[in-house]
Amino acid sequence: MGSMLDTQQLAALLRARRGERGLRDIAQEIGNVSPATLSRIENGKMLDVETFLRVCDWLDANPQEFIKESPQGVLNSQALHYRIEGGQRLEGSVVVQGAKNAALPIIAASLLVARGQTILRNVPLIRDVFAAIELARSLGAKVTLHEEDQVLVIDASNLHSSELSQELTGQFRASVLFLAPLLQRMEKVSIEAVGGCSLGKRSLDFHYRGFARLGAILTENGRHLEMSRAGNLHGNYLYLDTPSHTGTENLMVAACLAQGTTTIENAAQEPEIADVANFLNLMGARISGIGTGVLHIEGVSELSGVEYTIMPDRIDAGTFAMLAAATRGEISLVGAQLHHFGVARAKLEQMGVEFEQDGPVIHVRSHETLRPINVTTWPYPGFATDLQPQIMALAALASGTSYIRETIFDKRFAAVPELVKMGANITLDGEAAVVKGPAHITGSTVTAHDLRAGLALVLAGAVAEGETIIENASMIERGCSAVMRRFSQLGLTISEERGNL
Ligand SMILES: CC(=O)N[C@H]1[C@@H](OP(=O)(O)OP(=O)(O)OC[C@H]2O[C@@H](n3ccc(=O)[nH]c3=O)[C@H](O)[C@@H]2O)O[C@H](CO)[C@@H](O)[C@@H]1O
Ligand SMILES: C=C(OP(=O)(O)O)C(=O)O
Repeated sequence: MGSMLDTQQLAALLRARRGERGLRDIAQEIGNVSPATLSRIENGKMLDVETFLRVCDWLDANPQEFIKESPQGVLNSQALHYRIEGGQRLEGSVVVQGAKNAALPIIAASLLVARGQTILRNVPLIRDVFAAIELARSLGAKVTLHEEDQVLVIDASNLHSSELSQELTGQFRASVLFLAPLLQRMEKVSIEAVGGCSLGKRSLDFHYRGFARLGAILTENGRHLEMSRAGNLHGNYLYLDTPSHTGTENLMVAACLAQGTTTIENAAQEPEIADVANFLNLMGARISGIGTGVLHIEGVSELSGVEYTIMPDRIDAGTFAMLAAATRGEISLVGAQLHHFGVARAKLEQMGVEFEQDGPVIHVRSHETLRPINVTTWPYPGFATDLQPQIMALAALASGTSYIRETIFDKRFAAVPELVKMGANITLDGEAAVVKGPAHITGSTVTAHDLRAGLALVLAGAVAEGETIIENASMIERGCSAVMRRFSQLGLTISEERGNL
């Protein structure tokens, strides 16, 4: 991609903006990028798309500014946009997809199996899963995706590489979850930067500190990190300063084949972590305390291949529930689990949204005027940060002032300027957004800066007067499957286009 970008202009802007500050400080500020990568960019070399977009974001620059030739196809992931004609009441039923944040760790953990195959059902067809499949294949696993059946078959008997390709890890956050299985299977693993949504600082220190306490040897060489083990890993007491989602998963997976018992204190309690733990136990692991903040893992010597169905995606379900509320519609969520909603259900009910459980189907409707809301994102069972941009779009339609505080990520308000462009009245005050409604939302051309911000724009587009164009829509497809089919079957007029507008 480097040759099609004006890398000199990008390098100059980066140099000017950092002034006298060291690359290490700038890398910290940007997050998910190493000082060595920044040095390469400053020398006119370009890297993966995610890093490029992250640096542009930090520079407050539009990525299109750096494109020398026709942008068509240059930033493959940028060239997709959605067109939405707003104003319809959405109704009907939608099948909730398999959970992104359970599928990805489970795909990674399947590489622990040295003999036999793993069959995964209800695998969401999203870009992050496709990247995970490519990453597993690049390491030697045989992976077959039966798309129509949403079934993945993984045979990891013959892994041949312990190097995680930067090109692939740069595409998704959950690539970091390949560290634990590779360390166990190959005795060493190396990684550079990991990708994922750009939400501010996304540290990995709990992961690495935990691996070291299990006996891993870590060597850092610029942007390149290598972990190895001499003999078995050993169980230990691990404490997470804050309940990191992937941090808990990585250490839990590593501990399954360690010698002795590991305790993870202040473990994350998201339902996806329980899903991963149940998968591991089915393979022969011994994990207890599942669903609580203290996990005990008794190491075993081998795990075997199993067949497993990925849990439904509570963020997907929550987003469709909010879509019903926004359009005063009625949507049946097929396969959703109400107890996974956590505080999100209570908050939506406060706004005037009704839920009715009918076995494994949840009916969501809203007839009344929406009431304003106070939301603070918090680790599970608190309000999920991955639903924050969507509820902000909904709050813009409520009658009164809502307060939305983001406490998990330091930069997760990328939806705000885009929603404001569409007529929402939102002001930022530190880590809180003050949303005054009801706003008259009008169609506009907006950008999906990250996955959930993109979904908030779909929601706003559905109620907007006129046409909304969402650029950079492939961000949405990182985590949301069958967008065209699932939204249009509810009555939303939505289409996708690739290439220049
Ligand atoms: C693939 C996946 O499952 N992604 C989810 C996961 O991301 P992810 O696992 O990256 O999120 P974490 O829970 O680890 O991060 C939450 C916060 O903890 C901080 N932190 C984390 C690890 C660490 O070693 N040190 C540290 O300081 C981060 O900078 C961040 O501010 O949980 C997030 C919070 O629920 C969700 O938004 C993401 O959808
Ligand atoms: C932040 C998210 O994903 P990731 O951690 O994969 O970037 C998300 O799913 O909203």
